[in-house]
Amino acid sequence: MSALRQQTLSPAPLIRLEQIQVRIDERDILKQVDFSLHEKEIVTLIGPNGAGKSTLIKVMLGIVKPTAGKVLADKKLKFSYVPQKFNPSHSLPLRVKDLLALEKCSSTLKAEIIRDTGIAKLENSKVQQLSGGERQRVLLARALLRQPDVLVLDEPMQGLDIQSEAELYDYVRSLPEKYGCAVLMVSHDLQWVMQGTHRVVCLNKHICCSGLPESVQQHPEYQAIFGTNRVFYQHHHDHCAHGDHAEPCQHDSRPHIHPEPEV
Ligand SMILES: Nc1ncnc2c1ncn2[C@@H]1O[C@H](COP(=O)(O)OP(=O)(O)OP(=O)(O)O)[C@@H](O)[C@H]1O
Repeated sequence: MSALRQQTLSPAPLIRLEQIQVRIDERDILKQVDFSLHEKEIVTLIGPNGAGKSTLIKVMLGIVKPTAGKVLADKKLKFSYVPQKFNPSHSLPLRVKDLLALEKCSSTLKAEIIRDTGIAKLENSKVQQLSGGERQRVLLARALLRQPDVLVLDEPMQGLDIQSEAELYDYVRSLPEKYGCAVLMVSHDLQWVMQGTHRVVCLNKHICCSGLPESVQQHPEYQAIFGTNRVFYQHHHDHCAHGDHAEPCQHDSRPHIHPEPEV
């Protein structure tokens, strides 16, 4: 059993959602949803398009007010949120370093996060001109500079190439131990779920099933949505790529993301 599975949960959850209902225009978006997240836990929220995953996250963050139900959390709980869409206005020129400067933290921590997310060479770039993958790295770095108790990532792998995606998965997996945060991720990538997650929650307006990844994939509601033949991801990452070839990574054994190769 992997170290991820052996994690023992702290007794009281950091946040608890009870019997959440969201109804918009006479339509149930979420109904009777109970959800909790514990310290240093990595939970992945899966479900088909329109299942209410982003809405559930927004309820947790206080962005959407539920029609019924309760959100129970310490008022001092600090969240960082990397949304699915981030389209800053072109009329507001903003460099990456300006965006990062909005979060106050020690210069040592800042340097570490900038190095580990591989964005050092982007600091003078305009946020509006970043590629999809670069933008995701910058947004993750910014989220971590806030030093959150709960890091919420809504489909964070969009725009990343395969190598960067694997590196980002390794990095996200290391975050609870490294920075003490819990991670809630929305993902359509069933491959990530097996290796990266302590717990999976399958949502389709209501919670269809939740638990360890291998038990969730046996659940009839899960199989009705995703089928029975989906093979989960088995990633064994012991190399890193600089440019177009993979080499053993000897310069730093800690999980980190490499910058895009210089053109
Ligand atoms: N403000 C809103 N007004 C009306 N309908 C909304 C609103 N927000 C969300 N919805 C609807 O609620 C449903 C759930 O949306 P949500 O974005 O939470 O789903 P999701 O599971 O994150 O989907 P996806 O995987 O496609 O990102 C969708 O049908 C969406 O159109």
